[in-house]
Amino acid sequence: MLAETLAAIRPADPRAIAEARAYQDRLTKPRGSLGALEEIAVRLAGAAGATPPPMPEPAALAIFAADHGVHARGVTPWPQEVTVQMVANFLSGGAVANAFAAQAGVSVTVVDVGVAADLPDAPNLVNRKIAYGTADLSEGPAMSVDQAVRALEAGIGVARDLVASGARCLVTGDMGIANTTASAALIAVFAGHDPAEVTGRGTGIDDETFGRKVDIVREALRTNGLSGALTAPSDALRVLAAVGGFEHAAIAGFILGGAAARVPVILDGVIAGAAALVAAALDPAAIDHCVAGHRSAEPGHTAALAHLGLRPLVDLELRLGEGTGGLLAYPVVCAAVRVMHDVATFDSAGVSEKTV
Ligand SMILES: Cc1cc2ncn([C@H]3O[C@H](COP(=O)(O)O)[C@@H](O)[C@H]3O)c2cc1C
Ligand SMILES: O=C(O)c1cccnc1
Repeated sequence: MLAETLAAIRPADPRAIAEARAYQDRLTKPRGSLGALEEIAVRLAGAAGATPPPMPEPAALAIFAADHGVHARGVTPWPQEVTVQMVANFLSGGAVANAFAAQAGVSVTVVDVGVAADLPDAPNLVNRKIAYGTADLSEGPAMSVDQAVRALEAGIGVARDLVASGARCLVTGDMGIANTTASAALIAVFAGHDPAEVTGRGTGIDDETFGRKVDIVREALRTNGLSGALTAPSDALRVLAAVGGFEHAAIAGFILGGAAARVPVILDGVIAGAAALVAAALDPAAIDHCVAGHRSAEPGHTAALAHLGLRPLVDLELRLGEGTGGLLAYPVVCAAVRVMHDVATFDSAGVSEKTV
């Protein structure tokens, strides 16, 4: 399923991009006056291979939830059971992601890919549990390569199912106490940074915990033999398995699944950024189908976006995850595309063009 998905991914269509750029310039507005929105619409035209690109409606948020063995090292002030408790909160509609999804008219699906507890059946909860949390990445691989592939395929499957039920835009979400540690490790390796540059304070940690977190990320890279440069795409799976989380793997798969279906994927924060680096290492063309919803306060996110060449739409110092930054960006993405559907051209509206 992974190989089949990778084979189906097409890079952005240069002809559609050129047509979309030319069309933007014929609309009744000064050239370039919609700033970054013009680039978003052009980007989605390239991804869809059509000008104008289809309206990205309706949208579906998938929140991938999992636990992390590295939690035992004291990298976060929160107890591990907050992951399962927040899953219950998403399902009953009480989290920030639910509020933002309701505001934006986006559906919410929660996917258990590795929560360290059993969850009762519920509508909107998809059980794709790979294991009861990862192993501690500072002691050895967080998961086996086989588990990494299964988690990737869980994400691909969720993307496929959401598209089959009508979604025309996917938004990434995550829940997993301690997952900013795994994110920092993935970003350090894939974007080639020192752990101190890309490790952040996650949910909010003091200086002592922060120092320990950086040391643990460093230890994880050393223990897993990831301090050298990456060479082959096959390294991507090994790195993912060594220092990733099940939600990172599943989000990477979700991105690949969206890209294969030519449905745009709005990325959330640092966890999505780390997962997008995995997807890019497997197939760089997958990123042509992504939009960076926002820039999180985590330093690693800025590094990941720079490496991916993505410009974030919203920058409001959010550091929550769950999909919240992606959800805030969704109406902006819709507005950017709607311009190409609704706005008149100088010709059709009889508006004079500039004279000098
Ligand atoms: C109540 C609560 C709700 C959250 N929603 C998302 N996160 C976010 O914070 C966690 C990562 O931060 P760290 O690596 O510092 O543990 C993840 O679960 C992420 O989704 C939350 C965290 C908490 C505590
Ligand atoms: O950037 C994020 O998505 C983020 C930051 C801190 C904690 N959880 C998520």
